[in-house]
Amino acid sequence: MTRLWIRGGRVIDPSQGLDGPGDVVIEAGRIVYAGAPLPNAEAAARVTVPGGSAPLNPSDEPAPVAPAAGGISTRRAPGADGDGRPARAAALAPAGSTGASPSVHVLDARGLWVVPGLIDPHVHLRTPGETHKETLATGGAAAAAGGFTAVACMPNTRPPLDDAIRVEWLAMKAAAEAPVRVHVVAAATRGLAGDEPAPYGALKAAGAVAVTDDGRPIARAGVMARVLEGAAAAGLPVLVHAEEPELSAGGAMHAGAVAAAAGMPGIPDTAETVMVARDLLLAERAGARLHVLHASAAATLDLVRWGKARGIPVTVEVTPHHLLLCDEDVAAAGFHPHWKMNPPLRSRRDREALLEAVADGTVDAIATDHAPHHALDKDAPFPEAAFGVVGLETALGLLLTHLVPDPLPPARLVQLMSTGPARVLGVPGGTLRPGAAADVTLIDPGHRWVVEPERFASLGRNTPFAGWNLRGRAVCTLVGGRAVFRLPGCPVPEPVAVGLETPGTPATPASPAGRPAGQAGAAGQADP
Ligand SMILES: NC(=O)N[C@@H](CC(=O)O)C(=O)O
Ligand SMILES: [Zn+2]
Repeated sequence: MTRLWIRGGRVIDPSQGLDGPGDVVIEAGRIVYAGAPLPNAEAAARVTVPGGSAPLNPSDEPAPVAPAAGGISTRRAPGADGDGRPARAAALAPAGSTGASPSVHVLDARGLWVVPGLIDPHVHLRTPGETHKETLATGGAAAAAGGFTAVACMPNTRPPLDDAIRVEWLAMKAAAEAPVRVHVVAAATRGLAGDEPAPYGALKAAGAVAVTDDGRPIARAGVMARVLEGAAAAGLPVLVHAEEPELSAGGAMHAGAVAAAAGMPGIPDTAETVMVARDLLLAERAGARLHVLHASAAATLDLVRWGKARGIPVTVEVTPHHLLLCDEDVAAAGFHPHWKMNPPLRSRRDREALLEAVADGTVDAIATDHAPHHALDKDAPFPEAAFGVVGLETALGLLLTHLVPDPLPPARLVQLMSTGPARVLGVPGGTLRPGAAADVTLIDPGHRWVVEPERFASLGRNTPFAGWNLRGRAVCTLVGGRAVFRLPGCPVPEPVAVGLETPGTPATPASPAGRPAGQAGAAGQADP
């Protein structure tokens, strides 16, 4: 039995109201302890899960890890690769020692935040059908590098994920190829055509966690009513891409003063808000769980507030780009297609309203809407270029730099990027509670770096944030206790085995500089 003792960090877990100096202990892929600092290795070895350790649920087992890419540190425990099977990332705490006496490996987290793994409820992994834009391995690696331990992927693939076989296939393929957990969101209507509800019972049985036609609106109210009723009966949330297609037709950016001055075709905020109003009322009648994707307009947040006050089970997400940019930035960038996405960057006033809603608790989750495109799809005049920007590798750094601590205290950010998304999707995670899978992100809030798209793990380079100077970044991402990302050159030390001392004697923690040479290989060699 080997335990990993993450020692001396700032433990922030909104699910338990934790925020302060503390330690986290992991064993066999699960959290054993998260709380006040432990005095020594003996304590870390002995601390137990209240009520006994829950048996490991196979569905909670970490996905196998793809080969190292773009700085992902893929490691093997000593002896773990002796059987000739393909390499998997070994647990940070090597599984080698199987003897009865416990061993404790220490990871020095001084100066770092230790938080439940980040969860992105809205990404496009382009699989199947557009793997020149992203694959499960590259999108998963981008997620891990951004501090995400789980993502929810959208069904606007080719073909779309509108039947059980495709959902099951993608879930299995993602478990084999992506280094993070991938929750599959299925289509709300057959072929994403907006006419015929998809078979929700079968989709849920195949593993879908929600349904959506994201990328396209469900234009007809009668169809939307049936979608909400069917999804409610199956116990699946409906994620809505709110866009009234006649109002948005032909538009390329927010219909406001900037678009008018430039002669750009506009997408009015009402294209979003009238559909949010419609869907709130339809969801109330159907008793369905409604989640509003990528909210961009001020009135959308007012409508969601109204819905929540009325008791409608509605949640809402916003993206980092809508929080940090507005239509004036599109003009300042010379109408570069990297500033084009759907819904569009709206007015300064809308942006301020989103920030207010994030700070006051109206917003439930932050989602990147990671939408990778090939350069060719963006290599066009603004009105013709594809909609979408990537976000997995920049979200955390952007928000830490620009929104923390004001208006977002660190715990609120973690709530919005981890605990909140888990609740929105109804999936495990977002917590460091003992017994939960050990999905943990270590964040260096002071790490300074520059956004360099050419170094992304994602195949997508379409970001408006290239060249931005940021402060704060994920330095290590653990999925089920296994390191799936470690920032190259970051000061997170290798976990080091410490001897268990006699009670009362302080154990010697690992330190970046003072790691005993003989234990440098404790976590195995990096894969070639
Ligand atoms: N957001 C976008 O601009 N594009 C998304 C679709 C979507 O999320 O609506 C895409 O799939 O490219
Ligand atoms: Zn969308």
